[in-house]
Amino acid sequence: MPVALVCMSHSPLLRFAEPPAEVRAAVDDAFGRVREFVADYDPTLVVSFAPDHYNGFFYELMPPFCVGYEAESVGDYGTQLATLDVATDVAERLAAHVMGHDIDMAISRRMRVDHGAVQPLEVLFGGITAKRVVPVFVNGVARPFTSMRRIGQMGAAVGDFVRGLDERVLVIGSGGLSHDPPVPQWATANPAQREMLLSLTEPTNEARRAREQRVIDAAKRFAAGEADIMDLNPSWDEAFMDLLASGQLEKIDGYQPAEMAAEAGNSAHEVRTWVAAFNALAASGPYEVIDRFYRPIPEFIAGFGVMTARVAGVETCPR
Ligand SMILES: O=C(O)/C=C/c1cccc(O)c1O
Ligand SMILES: [Fe+2]
Repeated sequence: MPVALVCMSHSPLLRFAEPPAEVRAAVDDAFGRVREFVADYDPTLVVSFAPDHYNGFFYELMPPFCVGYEAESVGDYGTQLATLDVATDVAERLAAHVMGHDIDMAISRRMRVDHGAVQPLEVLFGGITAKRVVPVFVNGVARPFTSMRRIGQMGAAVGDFVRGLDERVLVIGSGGLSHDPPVPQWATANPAQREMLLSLTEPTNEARRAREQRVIDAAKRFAAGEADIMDLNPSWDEAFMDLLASGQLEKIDGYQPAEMAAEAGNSAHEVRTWVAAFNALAASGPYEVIDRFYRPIPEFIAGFGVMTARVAGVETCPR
């Protein structure tokens, strides 16, 4: 059955920062086009590959990827606080299928998701409970990282499962591209930050706001050229999107985690979600990219990209 894809950067700063009007208009246009693509396709099921930023997954137990059988959002950065409409039966079968194909997928019967998973659902559907969803966490912030090849294999196994479903499936990849927001790193974290990275201690509203304000302030400094975080890397981003568009996904297998961080920032690992999503689509056959948008947007601390794609030759997906 049909499969279509949306990959998009997320940034919690979308609602807290103001890039130049022309840039904001270009992002709004891209969002308009992607919404149209999704509305035309009218998916019955969303498989969402998304990272987490130490709101749901912690160093206490950090899997490289994990399927949620149930999920609730944490409401960070003003995103919607709700229980997702997880297709639990499909999630269970997906996990069993993928594990039957030698991918050691973790599962969660109580997954917490943050802006990384929530923002695309808000942008595409206006809310996070509008569609049945299978959330798949992909670690994009916490070292060590599994190989890109493994991420591709995981995505392909998920794609092998979804192509057998009697559903119109939309796969989403959320995150990236080059960016280095001030998410603490274990190696350089102070004791209080290590506590935050280690395990869930439900933050007070005040603590959550302080954490968010730190990122909002960093974005302002970054846009003014004053922040101590890595520059965006548009040529890295464009080269990555070129590979996705060309269908040569195997060329991404060789990306090395340390090089990715050095060239494109610590959070560039969020592109793992895109790699999983494209491999999931590719499991249904050769694909064509329908739309592609990219801008480096320091106000959002993000190389900001959007791609839509579908299986080649499928002009309009049957409803
Ligand atoms: O505060 C966080 O945990 C992350 C913020 C952020 C900022 C910019 C781009 C992203 O992908 C982010 O997750
Ligand atoms: Fe992120």
